[in-house]
Amino acid sequence: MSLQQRISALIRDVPDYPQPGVLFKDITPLLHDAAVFQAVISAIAEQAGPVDKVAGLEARGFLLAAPVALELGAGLVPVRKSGKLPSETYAETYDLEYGTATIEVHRDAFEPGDRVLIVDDVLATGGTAEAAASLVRRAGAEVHGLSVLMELTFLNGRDRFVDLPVHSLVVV
Ligand SMILES: O=P(O)(O)OC[C@H]1O[C@H](OP(=O)(O)OP(=O)(O)O)[C@H](O)[C@@H]1O
Ligand SMILES: Nc1ncnc2[nH]cnc12
Repeated sequence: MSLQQRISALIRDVPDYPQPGVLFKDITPLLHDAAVFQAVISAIAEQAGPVDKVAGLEARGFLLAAPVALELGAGLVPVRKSGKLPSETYAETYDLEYGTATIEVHRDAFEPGDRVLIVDDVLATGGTAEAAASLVRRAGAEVHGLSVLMELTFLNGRDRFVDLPVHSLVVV
């Protein structure tokens, strides 16, 4: 079985969560499987170019971004939901498949010109990743790529990133 098939078999569809009409892609079964979890981290790290920092998007993105950062020998920058970071931040508000949200990054999270890989679990509308890319740039760093475990192609999130390499391990 290919890695893509093993990943797809471990993503659970939950209808009408968190609201009616949304088919939620639950990655927890994949996280329970040590071999597939490790293979996912290695595959994301292999696709990345040389980067200085990995930006992980709260909350599910943290689960992938931290091990990817360690595998790449890069630093980890948590991009958090509003009100969770203690020091001075930049903030961006965006629309989600199921509502709106605000994310923040510490103003001093990056060195000038740091090359940054953004990592998340799901690319849906792309609103979250686009907001994160804006935060990285406002904080003085360069976005070198976006890597996700899974891309929901029917929501066309990839279209927001014309000049940026976007990698996904599985597409739905
Ligand atoms: O491409 P988009 O339409 O922006 O959607 C993708 C985002 O939605 C989910 O996060 P969510 O805000 O549900 O947060 P969570 O990780 O804390 O569950 C997912 O983890 C991505 O970050
Ligand atoms: N359908 C979905 N399943 C899981 N995470 C998501 N983030 C945005 N849309 C999602």
